[in-house]
Amino acid sequence: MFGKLKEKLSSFVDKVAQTEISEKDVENALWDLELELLEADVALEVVDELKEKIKQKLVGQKVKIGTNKREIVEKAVKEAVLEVLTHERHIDLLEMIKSKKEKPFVIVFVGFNGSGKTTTIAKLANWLKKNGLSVVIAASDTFRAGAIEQVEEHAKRVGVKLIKHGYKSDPAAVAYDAIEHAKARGIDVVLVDTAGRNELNRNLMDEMKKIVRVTKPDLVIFVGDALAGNAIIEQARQFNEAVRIDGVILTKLDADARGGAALSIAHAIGAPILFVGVGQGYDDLMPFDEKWMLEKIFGE
Ligand SMILES: Nc1nc2c(ncn2[C@@H]2O[C@H](COP(=O)(O)OP(=O)(O)OP(=O)(O)O)[C@@H](O)[C@H]2O)c(=O)[nH]1
Repeated sequence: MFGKLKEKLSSFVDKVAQTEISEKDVENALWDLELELLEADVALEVVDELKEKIKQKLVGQKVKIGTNKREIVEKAVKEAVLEVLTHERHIDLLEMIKSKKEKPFVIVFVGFNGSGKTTTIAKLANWLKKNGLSVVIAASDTFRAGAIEQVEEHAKRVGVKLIKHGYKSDPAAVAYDAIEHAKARGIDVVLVDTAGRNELNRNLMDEMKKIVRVTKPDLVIFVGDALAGNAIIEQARQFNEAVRIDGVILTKLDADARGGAALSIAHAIGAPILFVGVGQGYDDLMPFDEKWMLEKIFGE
């Protein structure tokens, strides 16, 4: 008999005891977040996307009075960041290499000077070896003085063969030779080191296009220095226009306190992060893990 009344009363209590998160509440909170993200080197377009996602998750959500709104907002922010970090295209490198019918699997590395390309190639060679694959490196940076000796030293230390010509020789020819060498000996992977370059250097950009044309790589990987912050988004875009980038390796994440580059780059050029460099040793290369990155961003 009192059932109906009870129901009405309890729904009234629920209504009074809970508030709805309004667009205005969220807007105010997002304003602070926006500044923080921009300061942490997150690209503007990524900030906008994050804000939109957070708004969608929160506006209209009903919360019981007395519950900690901060926790709810924090959860929404983390979910949104994880969504931005999670790229729709996931590359399982080992799987990709193993499933290629004809050896070798060819990877060309591109990036600005000093981004950590050569060190990263050595780290990756080390990682591939540990995973049971054979590797040869092509010393296709025939431009910068000392580059050949540098990559040679790395190759020696990680115990992989290096194919080299002299300075000023055609880098595409070096890469081609490395591929022929791998074919003849059944080597699984060819890693091509290229000269660091920027868009302003037209000759080097054209040369890089030629390396890609000649080697027809399975992957072109952009190596970016996380310390460069927002600037690497622009660098990656320039390379992506010249030769399509399939994946990214972010270096020096051990020294980057902000992490904004990681949040922006995959999104900005539409290619996933494959690995991150977390130190100068050969083992300091980690397959990229979104959850790890999320921890790093919200850790403290
Ligand atoms: N802390 C830290 N240092 C790194 C990492 N990766 C590379 N480095 C350092 O960055 C410096 C530059 O690395 P290189 O590998 O020489 O750079 P590069 O891109 O080949 O340089 P170019 O040949 O000029 O294009 C070296 O001192 C590396 O030890 C990393 O993940 N963390």
